This record gives sequence, C-alpha cells and structure tokens, in this order.
Amino acid sequence: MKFPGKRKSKHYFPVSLRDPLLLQQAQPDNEASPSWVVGIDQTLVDIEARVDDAFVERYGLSLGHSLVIEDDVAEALYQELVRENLITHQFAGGTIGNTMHNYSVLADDRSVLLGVMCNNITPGSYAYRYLGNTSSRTDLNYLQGVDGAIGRCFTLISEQGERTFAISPGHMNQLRPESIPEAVIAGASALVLTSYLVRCKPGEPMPQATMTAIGYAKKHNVPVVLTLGTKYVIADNPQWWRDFLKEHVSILAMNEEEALALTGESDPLLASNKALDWVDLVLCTAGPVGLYMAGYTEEEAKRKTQHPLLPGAIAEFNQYEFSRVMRLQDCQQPLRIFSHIAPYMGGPEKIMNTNGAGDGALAALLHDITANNYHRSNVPNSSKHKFNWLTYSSLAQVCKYANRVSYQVLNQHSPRLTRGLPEREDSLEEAYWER
Ligand SMILES: Nc1ncnc2c1ncn2[C@@H]1O[C@H](COP(=O)(O)OP(=O)(O)OP(=O)(O)O)[C@@H](O)[C@H]1O
Ligand SMILES: O=c1[nH]cnc2c1ncn2[C@@H]1O[C@H](CO)[C@@H](O)[C@H]1O
Repeated sequence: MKFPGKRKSKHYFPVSLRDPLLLQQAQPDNEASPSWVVGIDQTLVDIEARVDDAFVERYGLSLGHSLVIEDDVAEALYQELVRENLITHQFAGGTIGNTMHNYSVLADDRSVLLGVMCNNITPGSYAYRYLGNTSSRTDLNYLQGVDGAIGRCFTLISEQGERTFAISPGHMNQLRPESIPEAVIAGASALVLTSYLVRCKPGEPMPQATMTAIGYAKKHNVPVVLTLGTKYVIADNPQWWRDFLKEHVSILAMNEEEALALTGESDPLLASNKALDWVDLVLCTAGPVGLYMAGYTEEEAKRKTQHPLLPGAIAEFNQYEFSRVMRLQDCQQPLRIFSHIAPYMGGPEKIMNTNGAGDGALAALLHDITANNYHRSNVPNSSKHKFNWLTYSSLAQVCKYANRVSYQVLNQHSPRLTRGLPEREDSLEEAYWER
C-alpha cells in the first residue's frame, strides 16, 4: 500500500524514524494484503455521447440526473446514437466500481467489488470491456455470475458540458444475498455503498443483498460508507434516508445538491453539520466551491489548525481541522470538527466533464482510512493508535488529498484514474507549497 500519511518529510502525526512499517515496506509486496475495502455496485458500462438538449427531452430524461429507462427506450436511444455517430467513449463505470478502481490505483492495493458479471463473456462485449478497464488490484473473484447482460449507463454530455445519465439496467440488480461473502466484509476497512442500490424493480434481490452486507458490517464493526448518487433518489423520501443513515451508515459522501435534498440546508457546511446528527464523518463536495468535511474528534486530543481561521455559517469552523477523526461511538468526549478546501490549483483550465470527480474524492478518503488500519495492524503499539482513530491523517490533510484526486479526475476524460498521483507527490505538502 502506498502510504498517504507518510508523504516524505512533513507529518502532522510524526512517526519514529525506525518505524517497523518502513522496514517492512522495504520487503517485497505480499500479494495477500491485510487491508482492503469492499464495495457493492450495479455493474455498468458508461457509453458516452455528445447530444443536444432536445435529445435528452425526446427520451424523457432529466437534464443533469440519472434515470432508469425501459429496454425498448434504451434500444431506440442506442440506435440513434449509433446512426448519428454520437458515441465518443465507452468505459467501465458505476459509481462504486469507479471508487474501488480509483482506490486500488491510489493505494496500489486490494479492493473487492461485489456485483454481477455475465457468465459468458465474448471479446469486445460490454462485460469484456468492463473487466479490461478495471484495475488488476480490484478483486473481481466474488462477482456473481448472471445469464444475461450487465447494465449500460448512457452518459449524455450536453453542449454546456452537463451530463445526464440514462440507465439500462440489464441484470445489474440480480445480486443475491447469498453472494455476499461475510469474511470479505468482516476483514475490510470499510463497506462502500451507493443510494442507487435501492433503485430497483419490486422483487429484484439487490436491496436485500445490500442489507445482508450491512448486517455483516455491523456484526464485525466495519464502517459503512454511503455515497448519495443523485439528488432525486434522496428527494423522493428524505426522511427515509435520514433514518437509514442513522441506523446503518458511518461515513456519508455527497455533493451540495444531494446535501440540500437530504438536510434542507443549501450551505454545504451547515448541511454537513446537520448530517453529523446521523453519521460519524461527512464528505461534501461542492463543485467549483471545493469540498467540506465534518467529523468528530476526541476533545483531549484535538489539534489547532495552523491555517487562517475561516468565516462561515459556523464561525471559525476550521479551528481544529488538524485533528484526526474518530467514530462517535469511540469518543469519550466528542468534539465536532470541520474543514474546507478550495479546488486544487483553482481547478483545471478546461473541464470537459466533471463526471466522477466526487467518486475520486471518496477513493482518497478510503485510502486514508485503510492506511490507518494497515498501520495499526503493523505497528499496534505506535502512539498513533493510543486512541481508536478512523483516519490516519488529520481532517485538513484528508481534504487536501481528496481535493487533489478530484483534480486528477477532472483533468482526464474517464471517471477512472488511469494512473496514480505523480511520485514526487508522495509528499502532498510539497505539491501544495510549491504553487
Ligand atoms: N467547475 C469546477 N472547478 C473547479 N473544481 C471543480 C469543479 N467542479 C468540480 N471540481 C472539483 O471536484 C470536486 C468534486 O466535484 P463535484 O462536487 O462536482 O462532485 P460530484 O458532483 O460528486 O461528482 P460525481 O457525482 O460526478 O462524482 C470538487 O470538490 C472540486 O475540487
Ligand atoms: O444508477 C446508477 N447506479 C450506479 N452507478 C451509476 C448510476 N447512474 C450513474 N452511475 C455512475 O456514476 C458515475 C459517475 O459518478 C458514472 O460512471 C456512472 O456509471
């Protein structure tokens, strides 16, 4: 695993020079990594095309959102894209598939993806493409076979760069509860889910499979991470989602629109604060405004920021952003902490599309959480584990890392990272200070 807190010289949480972990890292990689994350997704290939707004309207879609379409509509839509030669890219997608892939690229380590895959795969087919576009560090051995197609996500990009999704589900929701491996969840650093998983036809097994996975995660005290997907899924029934978060979820990832649908707050800081009533840690991306994080720390171990104090709906909200995050259940005297960061380098000069920028930020957060477990299992007596922290780095540092990864996604075409961050950025500090 590439170690996020160990970026060259600058640590907020110093470790001793002869750290056994460093010595261990000098040895050849062990294939069977002790640390991993696991996620469930609807297996989807993204089919990207440039269309005008009339196209979106003609097929009954909603600009900027993700809607599920029937087979006949999907066929007509696909035929029109082919006939008019509008398809520009086809690559593996799915919000959690993207996140697992990106995690594996960043950490150079194992993630496990649960979902469905065709039993019969022919060269050039969508399933073939999906497998070929997924990191070799993403373990696909637990996918459940289906006799039928995986899903297609028509990713329609308007003239203004806005993206609209039309989902043709195929067999993507046929994941059954008995296909969820308890041991894989029990040993994971996090179970990662999306609100899209409940968007199914009556009788489809995906929601039940998801609940089975959540049951295992709770049994083994593994944090459940939920990313909200699209504001419409939330706006359908915000109270249901609030109850769901309170009961099942530890870490929440969302953008500012989803945050508004969930909490009624349009200010991402206030929305994140509200969400802390239900979960332990919040990542709220806000497009050109950057991103916010909110979490809990242990009062006794809080650390003051060295950055300027920021004004906002909560005055000087970033005061303790140099603290590490803890799950509420592990805090003796919990203190709420917040952080914000503006887009890295002000954002890329030209953004072709923002697809997957949020998924990238979440992958970075997962990397930091898993690195903490990795460090704990290698150096259990380290002073870094005097408390039962959730992250390895401070909240401010996690924000930087997440933000940097979003930039990397914005700077390329696909939502899946084609490579990790540049080696010289093993110290993120340097990348930031040298601007
Ligand atoms: N127009 C922009 N200019 C600068 N940075 C941007 C812009 N849009 C996005 N970003 C960066 O990407 C991060 C995530 O963006 P955004 O809030 O759009 O994610 P999202 O809506 O969750 O994306 P997706 O659902 O496609 O993964 C932001 O925190 C910011 O750092
Ligand atoms: O219904 C859905 N289920 C799972 N993933 C989805 C759905 N709609 C869109 N995306 C995925 O979101 C990613 C960008 O964040 C895209 O790659 C797309 O495949």
